[in-house]
Amino acid sequence: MNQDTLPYENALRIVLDASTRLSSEDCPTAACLSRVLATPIISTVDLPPFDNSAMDGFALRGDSIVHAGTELPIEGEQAAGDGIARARAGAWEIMTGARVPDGLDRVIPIEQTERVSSDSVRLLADVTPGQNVRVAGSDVAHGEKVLEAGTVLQPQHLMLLAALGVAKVPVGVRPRVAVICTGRELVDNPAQTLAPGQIRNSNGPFLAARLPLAGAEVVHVETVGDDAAAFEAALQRALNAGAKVIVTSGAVSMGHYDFVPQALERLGAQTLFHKVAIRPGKPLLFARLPGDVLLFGLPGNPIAVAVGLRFFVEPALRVMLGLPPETPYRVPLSKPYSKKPRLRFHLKSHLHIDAQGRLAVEVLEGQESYRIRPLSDANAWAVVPADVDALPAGALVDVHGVGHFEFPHPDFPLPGRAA
Ligand SMILES: Nc1nc2c(c(=O)[nH]1)N[C@H]1C(S)=C(S)[C@@H](COP(=O)(O)OP(=O)(O)OC[C@H]3O[C@@H](n4cnc5c(N)ncnc54)[C@H](O)[C@@H]3O)O[C@H]1N2
Ligand code: MOO
Repeated sequence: MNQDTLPYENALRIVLDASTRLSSEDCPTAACLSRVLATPIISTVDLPPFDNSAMDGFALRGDSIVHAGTELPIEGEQAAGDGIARARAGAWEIMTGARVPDGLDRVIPIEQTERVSSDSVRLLADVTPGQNVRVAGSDVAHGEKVLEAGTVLQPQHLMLLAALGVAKVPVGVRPRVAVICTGRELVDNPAQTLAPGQIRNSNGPFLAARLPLAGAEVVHVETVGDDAAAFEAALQRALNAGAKVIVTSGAVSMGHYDFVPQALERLGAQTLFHKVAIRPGKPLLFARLPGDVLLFGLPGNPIAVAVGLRFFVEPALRVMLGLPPETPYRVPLSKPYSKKPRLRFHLKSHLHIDAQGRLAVEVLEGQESYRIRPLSDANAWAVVPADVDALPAGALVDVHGVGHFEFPHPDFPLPGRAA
């Protein structure tokens, strides 16, 4: 290995150490989908808020079992939304979700009753205490912790917060990120005919789409030619837009037009590393600009961009969002796999259920870093460490989701339960 090519683990350490957790802000609950909860949520109410019926039927009371054949006078009717009612000794006709009248403690479904007259009912089954009553606080008790800090808020969490009447929640501020693609061969406008030697910019749309899914706010996107002055001006526009992280694509390798390292030097940036022992993405560069802005110089090949984003930028975003490092799944390979030693490989892969119903991962054909078609077939990244060269079918490998918030994504144990 080249002296100045860092092992992935060392490079990642440098990235994590340079990243700092951002502050939190209040977000209206209805608008907090996919945001990261900054503090735990403790319920200040009971859920359900009152004892209510699980069935359409009759509410009644008794010291123990009330037996089939019992006849009771009907005292009133209680529908969902009705307020406090006080029962005497009889039965109340009740609807699902209605507050159980005070003094009653059980509900018999309508189909287990027989109307004897307009104001009395006969039970056709025994009714036990508490039967078909949804007790106040049985779902969530007042004072109970319902969500952990670090929860990535999903619709089911919004359902819970809405039911609890939580109007706003503290969430981590989203890291502000700018994207700058470099290359005079790039064409952004899909309506423009390509001249010989030109290609369409696919890294820009990929980064602009993936970063918000990773918890970032994209504040600036720009494409520049192979021109150091234009690149420096673009960096300035990114900084003016408030970027705290800048992701660039291209111009970090050995070619005549690979000007990013020199441009950064001129801007007074501190290059923290350049070149990592990985494939793809080896010429990756990481620098800190004045003002503590982090710059990830991703090599231009599209899969090097995808790997740089997934395995360097996303871990930094996790620190900024207050999330712990990810734990990959360990999944058996469906076929043997061999690679060059000394480089850590990040492989476009397909996680699936095999014929025996077990989880398995297949390394896809077409791993070259210019090949984007297999990335669109992939639903996971498999990672094979630097010191490994050949793995038989069935060997366990680390598997990561396509994004850090996506399957197989890390999750927290439920409050009060072990991991
Ligand atoms: N002599 C050497 N040449 C190369 C080396 C090396 O070590 N020695 N490393 C190779 C590796 S690995 C990579 S990755 C690339 C990285 O090069 P750059 O970061 O300088 O990127 P470019 O040369 O600008 O572009 C590489 C490739 O990707 C295409 N590209 C660039 N931007 C986009 C975009 N926005 N959308 C789609 N495609 C893009 C570009 O046209 C090139 O084909 O260097 C190798 N060379
Ligand atoms: O890292 Mo460059 O990764 O292939 O193609």
